[in-house]
Amino acid sequence: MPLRSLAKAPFRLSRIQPARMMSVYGPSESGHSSPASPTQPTRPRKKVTIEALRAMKEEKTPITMLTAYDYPSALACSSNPLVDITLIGDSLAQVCLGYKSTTELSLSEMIHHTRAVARGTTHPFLVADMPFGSYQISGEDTARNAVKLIQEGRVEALKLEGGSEIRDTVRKLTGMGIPVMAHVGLLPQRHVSMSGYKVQGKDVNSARRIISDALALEEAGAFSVVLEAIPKELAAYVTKRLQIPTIGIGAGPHTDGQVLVWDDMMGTWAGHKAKFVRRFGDLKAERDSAIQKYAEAVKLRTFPDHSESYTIDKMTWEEISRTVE
Ligand SMILES: Nc1nc(=O)c2c([nH]1)NC[C@@H]1CN(c3ccc(C(=O)N[C@@H](CCC(=O)O)C(=O)O)cc3)CN21
Ligand SMILES: CC(C)C(=O)C(=O)O
Ligand SMILES: [Mg+2]
Repeated sequence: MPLRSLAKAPFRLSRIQPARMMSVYGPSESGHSSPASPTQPTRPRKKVTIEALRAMKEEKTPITMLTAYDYPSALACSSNPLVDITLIGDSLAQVCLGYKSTTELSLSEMIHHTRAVARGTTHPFLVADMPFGSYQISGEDTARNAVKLIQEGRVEALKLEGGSEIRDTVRKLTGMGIPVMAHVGLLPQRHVSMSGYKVQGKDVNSARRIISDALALEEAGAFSVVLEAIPKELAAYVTKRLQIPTIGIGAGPHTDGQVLVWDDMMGTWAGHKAKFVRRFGDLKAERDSAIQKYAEAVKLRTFPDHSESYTIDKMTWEEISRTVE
């Protein structure tokens, strides 16, 4: 499809950002198909690759990343061609498993969930967090755990929290052919040593540290970097300095992409709502009202009704009743 006719197509999104959205559906590296409408895909999208993500940065097409923790949420991410990356975040610990911190999540728990997400994933690039403790002990242990996540967990890439202190770890994994997504700024796995979940990079030293960390991780071979909870000016600068795509969460609008936690985005998470969270849905209200209606219907015996029940013909039932008497 020539670009000119795409420009004329009545895309709703194209009115918001013509130059950017046009390239999304163009015959580009990013591999998007050409649906009749961005919200009503007609063709499944091509598998997203690292090369496609790099091209999206180049073309200034925002990268959409969303977390998933199980088969249905993975299917939902995959059913939308505008979702580029599915992340099995270790936020799994809090939003799915009820732990207080991501540090409580084990590697085997993570693998149990990544397998389910992998079964539901089609076009999105599939990334998993390496759980706390699975990449700190030694190079050998890290390599073994990484291979396990790839082979058993069936993910394509791994995300690791940390700055230049983990550059050798990142180099080791990328040297093995395992793609690594870095994660700098607020590091939830270190919330205790950082005295809480606090915005990072607000003073000169902290901002400089984040810039040098991001550069070191790019140098070590990371294919992308998550910037969490940092001032938007700093995120814009890091995005400009790096050749690899930046994905922001609480890092303002100038990163190459955005990520949110599934439950925060859906409005199902009743816990703390960080400043950077936008609830795009109110599924908690919807879900709670469905539970209320179901429970009421059971108590009032209005559920199940005739159409929801199985019947047997009268003659047969009389015969059965006679034989059991
Ligand atoms: N539901 C959920 N959403 C997340 O984004 C998320 C998780 N869970 N669990 C793992 C980590 C933890 N994260 C968090 C948790 C809390 C804040 C938070 O309370 N931030 C404060 C900033 C306070 C300040 O420094 O001024 C905020 O109010 O935004 C941020 C990120 C991000 N990840
Ligand atoms: C919020 C994203 C970046 C994450 O690391 C997670 O969900 O665990
Ligand atoms: Mg995480």
